[in-house]
Amino acid sequence: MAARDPSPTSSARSAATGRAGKQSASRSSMSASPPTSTPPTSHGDEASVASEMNKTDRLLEPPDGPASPPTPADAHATPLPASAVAPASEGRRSARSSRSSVVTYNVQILAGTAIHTPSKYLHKHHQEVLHGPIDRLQSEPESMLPPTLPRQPHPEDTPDSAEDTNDSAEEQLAIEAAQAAQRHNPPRAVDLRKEALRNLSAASEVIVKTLAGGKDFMKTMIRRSASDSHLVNSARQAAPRGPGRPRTARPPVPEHDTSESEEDTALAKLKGKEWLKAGLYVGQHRDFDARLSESQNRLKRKSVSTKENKVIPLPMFAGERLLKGNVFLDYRDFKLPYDTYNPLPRKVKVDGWAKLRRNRFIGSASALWKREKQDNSSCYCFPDDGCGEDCHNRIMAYECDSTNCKLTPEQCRNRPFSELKRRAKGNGYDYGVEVLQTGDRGYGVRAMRTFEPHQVIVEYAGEIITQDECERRMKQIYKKDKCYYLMSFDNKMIIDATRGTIARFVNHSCEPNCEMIKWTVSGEPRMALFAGSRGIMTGEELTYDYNFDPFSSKNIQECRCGTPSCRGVLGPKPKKPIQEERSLAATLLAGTKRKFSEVFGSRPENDGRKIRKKRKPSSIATAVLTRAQNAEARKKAARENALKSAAELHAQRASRQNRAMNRSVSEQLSSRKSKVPRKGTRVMIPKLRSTRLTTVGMKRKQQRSLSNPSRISTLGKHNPRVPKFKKPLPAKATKSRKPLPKSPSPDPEVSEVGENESPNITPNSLRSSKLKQTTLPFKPLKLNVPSSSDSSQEVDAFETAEEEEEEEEDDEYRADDENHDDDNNADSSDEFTLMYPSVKARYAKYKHSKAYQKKSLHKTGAGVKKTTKRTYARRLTR
Ligand SMILES: C[S@@+](CC[C@H](N)C(=O)[O-])C[C@H]1O[C@@H](n2cnc3c(N)ncnc32)[C@H](O)[C@@H]1O
Repeated sequence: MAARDPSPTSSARSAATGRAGKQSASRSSMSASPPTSTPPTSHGDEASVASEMNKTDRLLEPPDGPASPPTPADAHATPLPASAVAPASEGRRSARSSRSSVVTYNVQILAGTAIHTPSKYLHKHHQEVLHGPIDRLQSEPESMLPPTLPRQPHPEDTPDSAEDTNDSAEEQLAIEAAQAAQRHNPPRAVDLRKEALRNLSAASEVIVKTLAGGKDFMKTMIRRSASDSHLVNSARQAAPRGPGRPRTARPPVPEHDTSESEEDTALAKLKGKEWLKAGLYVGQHRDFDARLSESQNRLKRKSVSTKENKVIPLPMFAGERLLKGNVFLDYRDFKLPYDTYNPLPRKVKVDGWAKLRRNRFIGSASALWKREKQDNSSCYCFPDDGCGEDCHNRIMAYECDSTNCKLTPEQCRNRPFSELKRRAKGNGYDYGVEVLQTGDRGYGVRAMRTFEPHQVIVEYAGEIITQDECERRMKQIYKKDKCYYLMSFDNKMIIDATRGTIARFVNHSCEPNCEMIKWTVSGEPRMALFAGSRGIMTGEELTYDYNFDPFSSKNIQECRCGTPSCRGVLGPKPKKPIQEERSLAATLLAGTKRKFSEVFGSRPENDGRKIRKKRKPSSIATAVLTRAQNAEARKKAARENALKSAAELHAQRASRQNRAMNRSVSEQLSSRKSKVPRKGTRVMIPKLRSTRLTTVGMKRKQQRSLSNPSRISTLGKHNPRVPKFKKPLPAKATKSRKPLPKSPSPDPEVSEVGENESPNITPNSLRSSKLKQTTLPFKPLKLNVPSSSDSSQEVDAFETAEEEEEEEEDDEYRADDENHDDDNNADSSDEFTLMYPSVKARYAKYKHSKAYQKKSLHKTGAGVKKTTKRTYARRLTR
């Protein structure tokens, strides 16, 4: 006996096989049970199988010819004749009654579902397993039926003629299947057939008309078919629906559109495919290399001379690599685009956030705002520079525009706020930031794209209010709030971004990746968030250091930035608790004392174990005093540090101004440089300083000159290499001379530090608080204004320039300078003798001549040279 297969399919198959076996067995021996028949589950079952066999065989036997070999289709084919055989009216019994009549042939048992399958599943099971899919039966033409199928029902068939089938279980099953087939929505199949026929006839009609009417008719038909609402609708229905929300934004297509214009519009709609222009790699150029800096990438891009194909960029990064062939050499880093990182961004909805795109003055703020442009800045960049890191405007945090930059907007890279404006018109990925919900810090902002180092990210804009208004709001409106969106701004005003841009959600971090910087844009100050020196990767949360001033201890908030160097609070690091401070000082004192006693042997040692002496009250008092002194000293040092850093900042600012001015002057100078100034010219021409002189050296020199007023006008004149020429002017001429224009008065704040103390300014040094004191790259403008009353102090323009040049001398010449310091009042001929020995004799002659005697009458005090410039020039030429 074959092992029982529990699967319903196999039992069905075995049932069919069993029937075939029974067929042949019935011919040979009626008593022998077939070897492959389904095993009966009981004795009764076995008997019923044997007893009913003949009837079934008769039913299945084809009307003529021998029995064909059994096929799997038998199982499917069985029900159809039964259904057909079953008359519609009389003789038809309900499935239940017929099944009740079958006592011994239990379908459930045969299917192996008798014990635990609920009856509700049996119907489906019958359909699929015993009778096969009904669709197939319906769609199969009758001619395709296998020859083993029983004969088709005949209308004249009477229940009597089919009496053999009345008790058959197969018949009951067939009836059930037929009922199920009727329920299976046949009208749809009919509809499809009808539609196909309709289409065929329409197509044939079109062909006939085309043959007759030609091209024009064809065109009209094509247009019609494009706007055929039926087609469009059916295409939409046929299109697979994604799991996302339905596209409700599309306007419904009208049911019947007949006019030509409507057809045209529909055609245009169908033709115009919306291409995704940005999003995937926004912020990254095709040649972008994540390992290079922004400027290096730009240079690289410029150097690539081939024209980029912007139409077919796919595959974006792989194409070039494939062409080059060496995949190992040409792999490069890239930054993951945002939609890959987070393809389904969920927009965080923030309650109570009224958006403002730009600053808005509130109340009296507008009236109090000083509108005059404080300082101007202009840059001298060339198109090749592209207003890069050395751009003067960039260093000064000024945005370039047509008034202060010669470059075109395409050439200039120092227009961050224009860039923001352009980005705001693009899509979300172009805009580049979105609100996120952080775990423990409320909302935050994250990048939806990459940002290059120091690239602008978003503007911090809001309501500009006065300090009074700020206080009022703090007391009345925001008194219960936990988050404040206030930031101090220009003109002692405050930006309140409670109504403002998304930048208000940017959180604090003690190790931030962004900076909030104030820029001047068309003369107006504006704040914006810029990427830090590392740049920003897609998906990173944006943070900057608040430098938070809590105003009172009540407002101190715990910092949860979670960085290794977290200060613990939002704002400056708090002072250590007094207790801790005391113990530290005491420990230090005790340690020092112990060491002292150990060295001088006053401390007793016992078995190598140190015995701690009890401290006398007097020593405690000393410790307390020292502690107090230490604290005081610390405070003082902190104050000095603060003053120093403020001074450094001012110096930095002043030097920037100087640099700008010197640049403009140097441009003028370059045109005049070759010209030798004529004697008596009183135009003050500042000269560029050589970079050899250090700040320290210059400072020393300046101090010397300041300590000795007599040196002010004679600086460097004893340097034998650079003799000075001064021609005292007649008193009349001196009087009539207009005072020279005064040099721009230095900023009083700047003078605190000294105008010559200039840090080496780079954009990075601007951003960092640490400033470096290095070589001055230029000479600050120094204009000596002569007094009309004292002609001895009048300084020739030429001399001024020479004096400045002299200041540039290095140590070697400075030594010389010192040697000849004593000769200050001596006759200048000695100096010339030293330098130009060949001239000595002639000059001595000249000295004793009448002309010299005459000129010496005009001598105006010590230290003034008696030679003229012309003489000197003549001498040099010889
Ligand atoms: C300008 S708001 C920033 C946006 C804010 N998270 C929100 O939900 O609106 C400043 C407030 O955010 C919170 N915050 C920002 N950075 C934080 C940090 N690192 N740790 C704790 N709280 C922070 C503080 O409550 C702070 O007052």
